[in-house]
Amino acid sequence: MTSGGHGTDGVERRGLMFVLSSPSGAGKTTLSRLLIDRMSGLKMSVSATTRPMRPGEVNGKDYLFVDKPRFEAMVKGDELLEWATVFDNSYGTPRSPVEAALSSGQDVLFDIDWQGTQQLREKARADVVSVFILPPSAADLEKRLHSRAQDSDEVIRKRMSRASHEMSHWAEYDYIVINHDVDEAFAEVQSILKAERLKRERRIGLVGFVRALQAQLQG
Ligand SMILES: Nc1ncnc2c1ncn2[C@@H]1O[C@H](COP(=O)(O)OP(=O)(O)OP(=O)(O)O)[C@@H](O)[C@H]1O
Ligand SMILES: Nc1nc2c(ncn2[C@@H]2O[C@H](COP(=O)(O)O)[C@@H](O)[C@H]2O)c(=O)[nH]1
Repeated sequence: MTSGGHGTDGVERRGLMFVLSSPSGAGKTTLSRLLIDRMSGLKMSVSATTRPMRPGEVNGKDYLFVDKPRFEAMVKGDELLEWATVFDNSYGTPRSPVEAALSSGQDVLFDIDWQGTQQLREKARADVVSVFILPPSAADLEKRLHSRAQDSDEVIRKRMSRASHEMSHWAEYDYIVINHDVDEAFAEVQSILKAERLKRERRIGLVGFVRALQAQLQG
């Protein structure tokens, strides 16, 4: 699915799909925003959803807010790379912006649940790097959902009651980060991305680079 772009050192590299998942409220959105602000060559995948817009959310930036018939049409038209029902609403990743970003040499960041991550892995295992974010405790998770002040008590109760099930998928992920402190968790997630970008098998330009180095040494 991915084609090559250039790494910061000029060596051509396959783009990667960097996935963050967690129980609701553990900090994916917070960490995603920091990654997008501070890491170059990384584009956020904006999901489509049938969930109602929260105060402060912007259509087209936080999500593409669509109605159920439009979402169904996207599924039928194969416009989504993956999709799932989460907390009674539909969520999915529009395919074309992801493919365009990868072919222009960018990596793509996803804030999606375990069902979507499984679907991406089935499609492009070698290009998916997945990170599961855990909260330090159940009490912290609940506090964070309340402090976000964007969901009703009923919605928060539902999300808390799903948290254990969400978390049961932690072992399917490549990396686990415990989000005690935002700065520390960000530093860990950033290190994972930096290291994954350097992986030999992704750096398709290395053969040519090393050959050129050898030619210089021999000539
Ligand atoms: N390490 C942290 N310490 C304290 N508060 C945090 C920390 N990380 C995130 N938060 C806060 O917790 C709340 C939930 O975070 P966030 O919205 O990033 O979670 P999320 O995993 O994206 O949730 P959802 O799956 O529902 O979208 C926010 O108010 C955020 O500012
Ligand atoms: N499989 C997918 N899951 C997604 C997508 N976009 C978001 N999500 C996940 O849904 C829940 C709830 O999100 P919220 O914004 O309503 O709090 C959360 O776990 C997200 O990661 C998607 O495109 N596909």
